[in-house]
Amino acid sequence: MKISGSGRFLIWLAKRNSGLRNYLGLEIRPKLAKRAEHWVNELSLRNIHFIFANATISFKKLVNTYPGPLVLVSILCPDPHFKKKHHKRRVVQKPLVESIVDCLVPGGQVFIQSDVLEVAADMRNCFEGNSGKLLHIDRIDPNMPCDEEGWLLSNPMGIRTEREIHAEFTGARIYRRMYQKRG
Ligand SMILES: C[S@@+](CC[C@H](N)C(=O)[O-])C[C@H]1O[C@@H](n2cnc3c(N)ncnc32)[C@H](O)[C@@H]1O
Repeated sequence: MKISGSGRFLIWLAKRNSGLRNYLGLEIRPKLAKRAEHWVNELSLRNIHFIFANATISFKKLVNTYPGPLVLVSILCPDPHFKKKHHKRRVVQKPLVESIVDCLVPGGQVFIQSDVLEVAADMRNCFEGNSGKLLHIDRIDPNMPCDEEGWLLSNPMGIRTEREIHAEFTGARIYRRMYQKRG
């Protein structure tokens, strides 16, 4: 499940894991959700859907009615809402984090990233403040190390989002972290 934007990342993931996993993209802008669903139909993908939803409000309800276990949640380059008075509009808030941690199966993973360090750190603090139920995976494998702050130095999924591509073209760094729910 992913807070989706254009849908690029999730469509590639669904193509790669066709027949293995199902994917659900949540997008608050109806036109983006509709466009992504259009691409899904054009590509005849059967294991992915995009829906128009406010993840902050509807995440738990949607997961509870979704067939199958929740094994991965990704929140990638969410809107930064830079002004302090607008931080409450950021998608990663304590209630959403609690819902994600509750709904994930043991061993299930959370992948977060942002090209804005302050936003990435804010997400990190929300996920790491969650009563120790999540384990920070600071090394996916020997070829995928972290920096001294625990940010992954490369993309563990090997598929980039639209925002990520744009940010990297401008020379920006991406701050990434993976978590796993303890068994
Ligand atoms: C900056 S874009 C990044 C999109 C994509 N993840 C990427 O990296 O290219 C953030 C997206 O999250 C959507 N969004 C913001 N708040 C949301 C919410 N509460 N629920 C669902 N989608 C949301 C926005 O409409 C936008 O499409």
